[in-house]
Amino acid sequence: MQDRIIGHFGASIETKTLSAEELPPYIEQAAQLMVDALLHGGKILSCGNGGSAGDSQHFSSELLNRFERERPSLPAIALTTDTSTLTSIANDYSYNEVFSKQIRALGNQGDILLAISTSGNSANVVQAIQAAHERDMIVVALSGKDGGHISSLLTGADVEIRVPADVTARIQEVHLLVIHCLCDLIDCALFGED
Ligand SMILES: O=C(CO)[C@@H](O)[C@H](O)[C@H](O)[C@H](O)COP(=O)(O)O
Ligand SMILES: [Zn+2]
Repeated sequence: MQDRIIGHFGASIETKTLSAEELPPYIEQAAQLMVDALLHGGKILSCGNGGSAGDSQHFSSELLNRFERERPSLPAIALTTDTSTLTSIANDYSYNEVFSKQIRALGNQGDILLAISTSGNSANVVQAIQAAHERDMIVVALSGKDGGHISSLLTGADVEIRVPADVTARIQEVHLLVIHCLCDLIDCALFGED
């Protein structure tokens, strides 16, 4: 059993090493888009399923509350938390619309959608991206594997941060690290390097 554990640690380290070689320019671009949106009165909506729902809440709580230092609250909404809204949309329409209907109500031009999917194929995240584009929002996608359907939907104004891995858990582990990088870069840009 300990060999399995050591195997998980080794695979996670390997994925992070590869990601450190490939992802920094995309993470920097994504942070810049988020900083520009926040400086112009925009907000960041986030969504995903399962572990990625947790990631989207993790990110929004770090903006709304704080990351590693004292600073004013920043505007963000996780679209994964309101069970009355989620269940009624899924019940009356379709689970595929649970995020897109919220985006049509809450998303404005200049806001950012942080769309999280390890496969890039979750239908409700795909529809969220389509709704964000209809609202003239920019999309930052955290993906993995071959980028899936999501990657084919993105425009030149969007950014995809695609983790170079095929195992969902390994991709999620890097997604969380990327989220912490984004929070750090946002704090540095808005409040100065500490
Ligand atoms: O956390 C995990 C697996 O580590 C699962 O809950 C996982 O997030 C779920 O199966 C999701 O539905 C997968 O969706 P996606 O990443 O392909 O968009
Ligand atoms: Zn998981």
